[in-house]
Amino acid sequence: MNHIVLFEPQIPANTGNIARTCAATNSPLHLIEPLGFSTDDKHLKRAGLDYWHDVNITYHKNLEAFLASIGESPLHLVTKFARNTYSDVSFDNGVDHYFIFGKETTGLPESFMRKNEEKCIRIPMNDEHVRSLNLSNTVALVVYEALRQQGFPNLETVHIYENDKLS
Ligand SMILES: C[S@@+](CC[C@H](N)C(=O)[O-])C[C@H]1O[C@@H](n2cnc3c(N)ncnc32)[C@H](O)[C@@H]1O
Repeated sequence: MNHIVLFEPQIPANTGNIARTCAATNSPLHLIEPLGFSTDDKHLKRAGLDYWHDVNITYHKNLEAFLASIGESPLHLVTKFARNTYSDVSFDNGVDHYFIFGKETTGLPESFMRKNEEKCIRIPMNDEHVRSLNLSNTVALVVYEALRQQGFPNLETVHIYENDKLS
């Protein structure tokens, strides 16, 4: 199982996109507080967070509480400040992998990344013009790489387009 963990997300539309990816890939979503938006029904609807109720969401009071909850499960820090490329790391099947992503303005805390340098993975990009990729895009890239390596478990429904109809 691939768990998506957002550290203090700020922009509801990003978290909405990510919730949709989580719903489509059967990935539990973890939100580390404080959040930059309200998750009551009225606000979710206004922000277009349509898939919220189809996702298994866990809230954590802070980073320490989240870390205490996962024990020795594999943790991957997704950040551009990393030596390892995400697609070079093995995300083996049958294990709970936790992928933690940083907040939109400031990313992951520096001290946390320094302490876990060997667990940091990056997505290659040209940073001459762009400081970083969009948060929701990075979640999609990483979770689909993990799923590719794992053989897309429980996601292999094939739809064929025939006579103007999907079957
Ligand atoms: C908008 S970025 C944060 C920008 C922040 N100034 C920084 O450089 O970390 C939000 C999150 O997206 C992810 N991200 C963005 N670009 C990335 C890249 N090239 N490789 C890995 N993660 C990336 C990271 O999890 C990051 O914390």
